[in-house]
Amino acid sequence: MDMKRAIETMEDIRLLVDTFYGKVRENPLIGPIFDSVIGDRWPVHLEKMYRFWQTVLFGEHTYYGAPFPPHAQLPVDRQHFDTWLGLWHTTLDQLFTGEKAAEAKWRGDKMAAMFLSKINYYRSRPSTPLS
Ligand code: HEM
Repeated sequence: MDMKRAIETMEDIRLLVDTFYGKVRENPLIGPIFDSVIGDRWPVHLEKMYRFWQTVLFGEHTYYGAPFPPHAQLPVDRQHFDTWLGLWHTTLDQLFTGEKAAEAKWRGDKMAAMFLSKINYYRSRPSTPLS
């Protein structure tokens, strides 16, 4: 039986986020980077990410933050973002179908490209203040 369904409820968002970060933490390339920054604050990070994706996918504005700054100084480059995106797409394909699932992939792609270009920009100009 096909268990895939549309992303419709907060329960779906929590399943998506929990499954994704489960894969992230097991990944040898990016797992240790997340763990070294987040340490024992995983429950807080996951709660924040539920609100982030609720805001993006459902237009319910429960996330009030600045997504980029925590990434500015991370030791990451294209291969880390490619790994992140691979796990994001795999998780979505494993669990969900439909328009919101497609939108989640598209938003992940766009945010990863934007983060990578900002990281590279600041690396090339180390004295430029963050904005
Ligand atoms: C290799 C790629 C990535 C790494 C290693 C990474 C790592 C992290 C870490 C360690 C934090 C937590 C910072 C903290 O709480 O102290 C964080 C927060 C966050 N990440 Fe990422 N991330 C990556 C890619 C992405 C992408 C592509 C997105 C967008 C879809 C994203 C969205 C966010 C958001 C929204 C937060 C919360 C920011 C806030 O504090 O308000 N991340 N990330």
